[in-house]
Amino acid sequence: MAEYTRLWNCLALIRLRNPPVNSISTAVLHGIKAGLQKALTDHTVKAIVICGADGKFSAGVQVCDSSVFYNAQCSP
Ligand SMILES: CCCCCCC/C=C/C(=O)SCCNC(=O)CCNC(=O)[C@H](O)C(C)(C)COP(=O)(O)OP(=O)(O)OC[C@H]1O[C@@H](n2cnc3c(N)ncnc32)[C@H](O)[C@@H]1OP(=O)(O)O
Repeated sequence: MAEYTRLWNCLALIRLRNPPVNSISTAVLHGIKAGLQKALTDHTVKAIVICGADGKFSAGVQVCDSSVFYNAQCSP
């Protein structure tokens, strides 16, 4: 999952949440894409911050989820 929040001062936040290490699964990838689309359609947003939940950024791609590679390559 990735949660979108509109912050103050023209900032948008996308927080990766996939315990225990916020790895990037297909669902997280879709959440990032949805968050980016929201931010890009809000013309008051000037910067996008991407962080991880619970004090961790991300362990990178989720091992054993090979569909992440397919989705990353095939999604416009
Ligand atoms: C966005 C488009 C993507 C396109 C692909 C682009 C190419 C991308 C490549 C990459 O992302 S390469 C990087 C892949 N990631 C890694 O190699 C990280 C491997 N993990 C670690 O080095 C360590 O686990 C850690 C993140 C430094 C954390 O270490 P720590 O000692 O704190 O905890 P651990 O006991 O090692 O792990 C806890 C728990 O988390 C699971 N886990 C760790 N990494 C992943 C992961 N990448 N995917 C899924 N799960 C992961 C680990 O198995 C442990 O689980 P349990 O054993 O507790 O069930």
